[in-house]
Amino acid sequence: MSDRITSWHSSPSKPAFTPPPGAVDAHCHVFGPEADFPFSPKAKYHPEDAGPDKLFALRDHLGFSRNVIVQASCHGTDNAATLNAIAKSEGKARGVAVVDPDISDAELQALHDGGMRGVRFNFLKRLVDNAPKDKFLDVAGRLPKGWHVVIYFEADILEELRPFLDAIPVPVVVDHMGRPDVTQGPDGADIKAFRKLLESRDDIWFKPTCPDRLDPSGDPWNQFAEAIAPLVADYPDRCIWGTDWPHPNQQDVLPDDGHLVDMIPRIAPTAELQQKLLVTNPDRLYWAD
Ligand SMILES: O=C(O)/C=C(\CC(=O)C(=O)O)C(=O)O
Repeated sequence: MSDRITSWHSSPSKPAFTPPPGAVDAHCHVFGPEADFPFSPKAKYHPEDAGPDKLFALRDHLGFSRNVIVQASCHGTDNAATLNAIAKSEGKARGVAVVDPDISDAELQALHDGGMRGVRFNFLKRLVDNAPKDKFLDVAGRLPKGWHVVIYFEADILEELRPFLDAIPVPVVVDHMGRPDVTQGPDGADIKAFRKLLESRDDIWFKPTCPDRLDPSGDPWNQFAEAIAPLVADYPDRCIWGTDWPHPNQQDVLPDDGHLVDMIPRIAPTAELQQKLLVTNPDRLYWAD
């Protein structure tokens, strides 16, 4: 029997919400295909193939126009699978890379030419063995023009990360808002701490994403909607949204991507907010050139 895991819904519903023209799914991944793009020997999970064809079919099914493909930890620092998906997208995808901190400037430029516009620093211990802050800062100071840093951490290390975050010399995008405990509500300690971070710099962005990871009450994720809508309302120019497909490590409860899309009008209730979240904001980060 295969030890490979399937973490995505086999037949996601059609969402009731229609994304605006040009909408970007700005947080998704590809896995393999393994035969062409082997997983890292250090990978903490071994997924079934979820390649570009599946991703683009989902994009069309959900009514999106474009993708930002974030290199997943199972591919380590070899970005070939993500670059392959971007190359196959006919200009409809850009990416976020994960790099070895010793990467040369020429290699960074090659990633830029392949459609990457950011680099991801992952601080989740269950996903990566080490996260060397000094080396990350060195890379952050050498990024191609217009790039940003995407950072993934859990709420309990936010305070400890503050000096590091403060020192990043380019815009910062926080994955899944640093995983706050949404059951505490919009004024809970985790969201308050995250707001303090947002107030510290006007170039820190966030993804109001992953109700399936953050709300233990499950679909339709009412606690997530209640806790997160005020954040989008207060920082409408600094958020981008994504499905998180193929939902790495979510194999226990496969989220229905159509239902995830239907979270959008609950956290961004006006057409103006939806346009910013799905089109204007990701355009500024990923399609500025
Ligand atoms: O996909 C996400 O954003 C979240 C992940 C997986 C991940 O980040 C990765 O494998 O790189 C998680 O919490 O397991």
